[in-house]
Amino acid sequence: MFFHVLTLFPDMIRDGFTTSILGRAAEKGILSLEAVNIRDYTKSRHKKVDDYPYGGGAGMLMQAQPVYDACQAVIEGIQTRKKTAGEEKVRVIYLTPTGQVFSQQLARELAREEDLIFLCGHYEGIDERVLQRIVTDYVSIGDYVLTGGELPAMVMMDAIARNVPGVLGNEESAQTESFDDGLLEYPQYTRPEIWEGERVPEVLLSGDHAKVEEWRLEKSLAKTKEVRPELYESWAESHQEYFVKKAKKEERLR
Ligand SMILES: CC(C)(C)c1cccc(C(=O)NCC2(NC(=O)c3cccc4nocc34)CCCCC2)c1
Repeated sequence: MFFHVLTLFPDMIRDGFTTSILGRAAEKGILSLEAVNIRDYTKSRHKKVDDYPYGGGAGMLMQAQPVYDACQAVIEGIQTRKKTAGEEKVRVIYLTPTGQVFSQQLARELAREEDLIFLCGHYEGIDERVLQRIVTDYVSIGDYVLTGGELPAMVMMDAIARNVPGVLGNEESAQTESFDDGLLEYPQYTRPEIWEGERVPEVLLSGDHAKVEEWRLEKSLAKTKEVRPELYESWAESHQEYFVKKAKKEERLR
């Protein structure tokens, strides 16, 4: 998987990449990252990449030309590497509050691509004309005001990379199946057995794996039902047998 990030702050992207699982995967040669400084592609003498918005309004906008040329340079690089002069349709993801909300499902879908280009906005955004010309996917990581698209790009790259085969060792990938079966995590405990007078739940010390599994699923279901009822409902729909079995078991215990 080749990540290409178009940004005014390439160091922010590079630092964020090397100090995470992405850094280790890069060493393994499974992932690679190039952070391209949009400012390197400006044609203005004063390295200008932004200008006042037509129609007035506070703040500045990123101009189309540097963004377009930086993106073209990346696409040419991809075509050279892949030795395809053909018009590769490379996915260009624009991080924006106006985008579809990012999800585990989208992370899994994007993990199947060989190349992904991320375009990070700054100031008040980017000239609409270049967005129309190059962007294939508009994606948001959630509803809050941010300074730029760089952190959202790093969030997305982390989540996508975890779905790229080989990036996670098998011990790490265990962490993801809980969300993959769509439920929130159960409460977890580690040594010491008693901390500030608080004990670990007995069942977890019993060594009875079936009971531990049952306890964990119950806790996950309770937490999910309380905090994310919509996730709970979709899980319940695809796990009818769980509720049938539970009802039978309670019947027997009555
Ligand atoms: C209603 C709402 C969401 C609060 C809102 C409404 C209006 C503007 C913003 C905002 O933050 N503008 C600044 C801006 N944000 C983002 O890029 C951004 C924000 C949030 C999630 C993201 N995911 O990807 C990119 C994201 C960075 C500078 C370039 C212009 C975009 C926010």
